[in-house]
Amino acid sequence: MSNFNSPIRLSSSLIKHLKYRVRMGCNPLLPHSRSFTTTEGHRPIIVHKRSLDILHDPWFNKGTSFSFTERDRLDLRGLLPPNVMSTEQQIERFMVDLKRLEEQARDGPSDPNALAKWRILNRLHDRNETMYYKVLIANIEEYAPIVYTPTVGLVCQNYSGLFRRPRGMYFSAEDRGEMMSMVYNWPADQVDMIVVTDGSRILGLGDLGVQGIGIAIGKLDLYVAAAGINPQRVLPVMIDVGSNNEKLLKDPLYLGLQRHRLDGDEYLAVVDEFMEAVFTRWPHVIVQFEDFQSKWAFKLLQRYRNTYRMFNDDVQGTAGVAIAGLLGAVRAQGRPMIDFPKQKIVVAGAGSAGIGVLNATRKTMARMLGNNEHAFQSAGRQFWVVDAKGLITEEREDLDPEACPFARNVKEIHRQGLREGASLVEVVQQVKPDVLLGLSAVGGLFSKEVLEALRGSTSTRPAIFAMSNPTTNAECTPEEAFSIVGDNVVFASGSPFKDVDLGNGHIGHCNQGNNMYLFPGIGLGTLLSGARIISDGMLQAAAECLAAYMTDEEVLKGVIYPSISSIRDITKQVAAAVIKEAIEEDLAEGYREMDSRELRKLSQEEIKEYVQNSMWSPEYPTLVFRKE
Ligand SMILES: NC(=O)C1=CN([C@@H]2O[C@H](COP(=O)(O)OP(=O)(O)OC[C@H]3O[C@@H](n4cnc5c(N)ncnc54)[C@H](O)[C@@H]3O)[C@@H](O)[C@H]2O)C=CC1
Ligand SMILES: CC(=O)C(=O)O
Ligand SMILES: [Mg+2]
Repeated sequence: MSNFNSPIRLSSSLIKHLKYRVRMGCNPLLPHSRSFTTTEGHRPIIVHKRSLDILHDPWFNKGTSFSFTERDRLDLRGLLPPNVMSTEQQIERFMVDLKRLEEQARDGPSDPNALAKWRILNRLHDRNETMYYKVLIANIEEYAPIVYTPTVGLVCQNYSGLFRRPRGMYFSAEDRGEMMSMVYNWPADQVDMIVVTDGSRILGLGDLGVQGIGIAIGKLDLYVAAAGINPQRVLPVMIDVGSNNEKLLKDPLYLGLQRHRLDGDEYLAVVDEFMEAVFTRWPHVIVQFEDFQSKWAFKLLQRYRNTYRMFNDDVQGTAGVAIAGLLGAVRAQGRPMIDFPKQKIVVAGAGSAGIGVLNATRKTMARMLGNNEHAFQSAGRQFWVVDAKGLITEEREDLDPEACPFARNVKEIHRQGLREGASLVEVVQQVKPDVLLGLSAVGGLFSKEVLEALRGSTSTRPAIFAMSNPTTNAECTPEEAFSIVGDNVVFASGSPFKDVDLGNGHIGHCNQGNNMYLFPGIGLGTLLSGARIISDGMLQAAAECLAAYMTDEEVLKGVIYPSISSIRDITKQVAAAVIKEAIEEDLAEGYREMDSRELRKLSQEEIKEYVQNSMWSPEYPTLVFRKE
């Protein structure tokens, strides 16, 4: 029997817990109460399941954070350990586990524990989406390199072994004729964003077949973390038409179709059927094409872009990010923006990403020069394109039609001391470019000789964009760039590297030039404007917004892209710019209560507010059970 007069003995763990609650601003003597308010965004959600079904549902699961009353209401009592945790405690426990792996190795991209961290994060993603995104958003700088490049590349390479719970949908060549019904197997009635790949060119790692689903999952993680797209409304998709990767075809553990890729009309028929199916079920969905080999990337983009709400991230997202960086490089030289069309740019790589960058950059230069045919022709002469066979000229046989507009005139090139197929070193030596940009997927392509040649650049501050992913495919490292070309160089890479200590208190800044700064905002802006299609103007507005995000002071220090820690803010700004352009081009049909007429009434600031208020944040809503 307890005696009311005897002193209460508190265990040390209880004292610790009460102190913790005081620190967190809670009354230590009141039963556990979470700090969620029932605001507009956090109304109770009616659920039609109980018990284990709730715990196994990552959209509703709160794990140890279910309160006692909620446990009773949802038949959870006894199914969880008795200690009710706050979200903060949950995160703390999770982080301790995650950090334990970091004690030995903390060197980012080469982190030997990266895969183990991905596994832990992935398990959290499976059991509690809210907590997963809370962890990711709060620690985006640290964990974007795990859920995205570079580790996502390693994940895709090992996906058959890593696969546990399915995530996303798989449409295969065997599903022809079935897709229109299959699409209804997905549980969500609303899907806002699909990222689809056919696995044919995953980062710079080549054909990874069905294992490429990892890249769609990683990109959608950024859609949720950066753009605040509701995770219940994203759908990663793999279109499995086979693989031409012989190793995978022989691997007994491979999860995909073990046959060579479909090609030609058969291939197109599969992708056509997929597009028709998803747009029939979700007419307002946006489809991002990701990591399709160049051969199909351009064709599919042309085929669908005027009919469906879609874009190709590698062609169009990368182009915008490159333009923002190139404009930043001009500012970093202390020159006015109008000097951009005078920049001499050598591009290594003429695939989907390289050609996307070349086309968009040329158009941007031409606009600055008067936007006429003469301006367009003149802008074209600012580029020297080198692919696996060397410098591309009009003499090249079997030239890919996409690269044709950038083939140099032979006479002109001879005058520059160059020829068809000249090596990258020769081109850099002769052209003395302002910018050297790599989208070749060849690690180390910017060798010592190439970088030494760049020392002869006529620019006061040459720029190097080693944009290939993942880390091992980067054309050079920032250490190589700063040590060989000079402390003054502007450097960007596709995957993250650490800044370089140049001595004497000076830092060589390593920018991350990655389409992650644009695709979330392009998707969110398209969604909230209800734009019918994604126009060049909307993409251009996104690029200009990113370019303008950096201050003169930052740019002069060589910082041409924002830090990933501000990705949610930059995404908001990009989305607002995309919406504004969609309204101006009369493409915006509105979204939910915000119809096209209401949209047109919004000021610039109100558009930003609309974006901000529409972004999902990871907070637990109150759950209430009701029978279906
Ligand atoms: N940082 C970013 O945001 C992005 C980076 N990328 C990266 O760009 C790379 C290329 O992607 P895609 O264009 O789709 O690939 P792709 O395979 O279509 O094109 C690669 C191009 O590089 C050329 N190439 C190969 N060896 C070369 C050499 N020794 N010298 C010069 N050029 C050479 C090929 O001839 C081809 O034109 C990948 O590593 C990818 O991860 C792609 C999209 C966005
Ligand atoms: C970043 C990206 O989209 C790529 O490397 O393919
Ligand atoms: Mg990509």
